[in-house]
Amino acid sequence: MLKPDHASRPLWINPLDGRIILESYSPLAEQAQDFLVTIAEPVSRPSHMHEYKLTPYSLYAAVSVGLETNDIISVLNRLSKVAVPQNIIDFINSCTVSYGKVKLVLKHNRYFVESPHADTLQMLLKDSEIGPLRIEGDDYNGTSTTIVEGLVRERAPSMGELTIPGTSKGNNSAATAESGNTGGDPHQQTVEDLFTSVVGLDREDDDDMDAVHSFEIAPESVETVKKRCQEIDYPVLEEYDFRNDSRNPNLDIDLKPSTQIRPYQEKSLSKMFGNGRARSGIIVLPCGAGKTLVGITAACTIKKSVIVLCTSSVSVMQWRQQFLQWCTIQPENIAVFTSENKEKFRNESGLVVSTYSMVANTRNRSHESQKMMDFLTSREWGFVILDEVHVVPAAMFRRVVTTIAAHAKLGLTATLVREDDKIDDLNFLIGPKLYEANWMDLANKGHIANVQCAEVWCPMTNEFYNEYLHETARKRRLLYIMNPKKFQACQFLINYHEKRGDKIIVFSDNVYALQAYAQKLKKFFIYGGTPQGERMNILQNFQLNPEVNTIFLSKVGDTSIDLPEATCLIQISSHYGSRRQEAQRLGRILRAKRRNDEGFNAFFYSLVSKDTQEMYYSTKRQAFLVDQGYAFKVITHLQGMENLPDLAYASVAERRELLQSVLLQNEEAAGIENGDDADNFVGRDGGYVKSVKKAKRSMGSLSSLAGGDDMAYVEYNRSKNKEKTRNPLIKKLYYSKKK
Ligand SMILES: Nc1ncnc2c1ncn2[C@@H]1O[C@H](COP(=O)(O)OP(=O)(O)OP(=O)(O)O)[C@@H](O)[C@H]1O
Repeated sequence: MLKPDHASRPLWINPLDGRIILESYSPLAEQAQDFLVTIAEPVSRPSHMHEYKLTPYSLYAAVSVGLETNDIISVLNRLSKVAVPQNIIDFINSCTVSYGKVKLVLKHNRYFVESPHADTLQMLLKDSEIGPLRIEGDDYNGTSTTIVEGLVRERAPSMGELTIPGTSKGNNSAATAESGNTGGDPHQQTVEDLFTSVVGLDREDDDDMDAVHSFEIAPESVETVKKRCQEIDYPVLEEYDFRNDSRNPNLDIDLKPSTQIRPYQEKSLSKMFGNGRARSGIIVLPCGAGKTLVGITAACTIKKSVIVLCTSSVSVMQWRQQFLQWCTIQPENIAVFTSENKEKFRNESGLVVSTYSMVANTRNRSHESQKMMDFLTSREWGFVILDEVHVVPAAMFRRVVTTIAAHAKLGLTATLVREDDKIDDLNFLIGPKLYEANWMDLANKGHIANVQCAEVWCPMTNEFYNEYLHETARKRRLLYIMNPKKFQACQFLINYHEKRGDKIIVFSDNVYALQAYAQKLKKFFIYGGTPQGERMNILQNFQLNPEVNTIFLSKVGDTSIDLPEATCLIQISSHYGSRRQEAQRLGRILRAKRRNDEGFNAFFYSLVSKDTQEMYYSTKRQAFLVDQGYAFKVITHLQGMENLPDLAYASVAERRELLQSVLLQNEEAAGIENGDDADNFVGRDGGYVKSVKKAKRSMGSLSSLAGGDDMAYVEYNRSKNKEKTRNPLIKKLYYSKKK
C-alpha cells in the first residue's frame, strides 16, 4: 500500500524480484542514487526512470564499504513509496548476515584468514574444502598472540583520521561532496543526515575494538578458499591496513599541489578508503572520466610499492606519463616492464608498470624477463592497479593475482560487461564493485561530453544484396561492410561534419574495408601494421593540422588512443555484438576538449547495412549504452546525399567494379584485425551474452543531431527483451533452501 506522502518519496520496490524503480526527477534523486548505487546494481538509467536491482553481489559490496543491514533497510524504507516488502527485508537480511565477517589479510608475505568471530573461523575450519588448506605456522608477528583452538588471536589494528590527497576534506566528507546540499527542506535534511551517517562512511569498523582471530593458508590456496567462501555465502573481504604496515618500506609519492581530483573521483576513493584501510575492489567510471587519476590518487594514499597492469604497451607508457604528470614520484622510482623494456627501480620501494601478458605468460621467457619476474614475485607489494579489468580472461587474472603478492587490489573499468559471461569471476578475484558512476550525470556536469548517437540504415544495393543471399557467412560480412550505400553515407557524413568544423574518427575493425574506404576518400589510416613513427605522425597531424580532419582507425584505436580533438565518430565495421567495444569507441569522444563550449555536442554514427545480420549485431552492441541513458536515433535517409559532388559509386558500372573486387577477396579479408588488446582475450564468435537487452530506437532528426534540417527519420521501437538469466533473487532464495 502506498504511504500517504508517497509523492515526495522517490522509489518503488517490486516485491516479486527486488527491482527498484527510481524517479530520477525527484528532488531526492541524487541522494537516492548515491545510496542505490551502493546497495544495488544499476540496470538502466535513462532520463526519467532508473532501474536498479538488489543482488547478493551488490549487497556484498554494500557491506564491504561499511553499510550495515539495518541501515540498508531503514534508508530504503525512508525513500520508498511503499513499506519495504517483508521478503525483500528477509533477502537483505539473509545476504548480509554472513557478509563482511571474513577477511583475507596478507602479512609478512603470508596469507591469513581473519575474523573477529572465532565461531565463524571454526566453522570455516570444519568445512571439508577449507579445513585441510590451513597450514600450521608461527603467528605473524611472534609477539603477544595466543593460539586458541588452532586460531591465532591478536589485537586488531586501530584506525585514525585518514586523508586522501587531492581532496578538500579527507575521506569522510567525500561521499556527500557532490550531492550539493539544497538546504531548507526538513525532509531533505533528514535524508542528508542519514546519508552522512550511512553512505558517508564516517564510522569505524566495529571489529577494530576487539581481538581478531586468524589461521594461515598457503598462497596457492587463496583462490580456492575465496571461491569456497563465496559459495557458502561468507565472501572474503580483502583489506590492507597500510598505515600500520611497518614491514614494507614507504614510497615517496604524493599528488602535486596543483592536482585536484573531481568530486566523483573523490567519492569513488572514499568507498575504497572509508574505514582507514584500503579495500580491494572495482571502481567503474565512464571512458574518459579519469580512471588513471583515481588509481594514482589511491597509490598516493597507500604510499607503498605499486604495480600497474594494463592491456597494451601503449597504455603502459601512458600510465607512466600520467604518474609523472599528476604526482611527485621520481622517474628513477618508476620501472617499465614490457617486451622492449625491463628496468627495475633502484630504491627499496617503487612503481612498476607492465602488461597482463608480460606477467601471466610463462612460456618462452627470456633471461631478462625471468629476472624481472623474480623481482616481482619475490617481494610484497602494497598495491596493484588492474586496468581494464573486464577484458582480461579469468585464467590470466588468476595467474597474475596468484603470482603477485599484493595487499590491496584496485580494478578499474568503464564497462563492467563481458561478452563471455565471466563477470562474476572478478568478484572473487579482485573484490566487490566499490563504486559506479552515472554517465549521464557526468555529462550533465561537463566532466564528459554530451553525445548524440545515431544508427544510419544503409540499404544494400541490388547487386550486393543478391550476392549477400548466396555467399558464405564470412563473405557476407565483407559484403555488408563494403556496401556502396554505406560508403556513400560515410562520405556524406565526413563531408557534412568537416564543414561544421568537426574532427572525425572513422572506425573499422575490418582492415580490408579500412584501407579501401580511406584510400578512396584520400584520408590517412592507422591499423596494427602501421609503424609507430607513422602512427605518431598521423595522430599529430590530426591534432594540429587544420587540413587533416578525418582519420581512419582499426581496433587499435578502440582504447589506448587519447585524442581530445575528436568530436565525431563514424563506425563502419565493428566486433559483432560487443557492447564493450561500442562503449569504448564512444569513449574516444567523451573527452572532447570542446565539451564545455556552450551547446556543444559530439556525434556518434553507426553505419549499418539494412536487412543484413549487421542490424542484429548493432542492436546488441547498443544495449550497454542504452542502459546508461543514451538514445540511438535511427536515420533512414540522408537527404542531399545523392547530390553530393563526387559521390562515390554513383554509377552502376562503378558499383559492379567494386563488387567484383570484393568477391575476389579471399575469406581472410572478412576477418577482424588481431591486436594486443581487449578483444583477443574475449571469444570472437560474435560474443554472445545471455542477458543482453535490445536497444530501443527512437525517432529523431539529424537537425537535432547535427544542426541540419533536411533529413528524415522514422520511429522504430522494439519491446525490451525479457531477461534470460535467472533472477539473482530467486537464485539466492533457491540456494538458501537447498542448504
Ligand atoms: N581531476 C582531473 N583534473 C583534470 N583533468 C583530469 C582529471 N581527471 C581526469 N582528467 C583528464 O581526463 C582525461 C581522461 O582521463 P583518463 O585517460 O584517465 O580516462 P579513462 O577513464 O582512463 O578513460 P578510458 O576508459 O577511455 O581509458 C585525461 O586527459 C586526464 O588528464
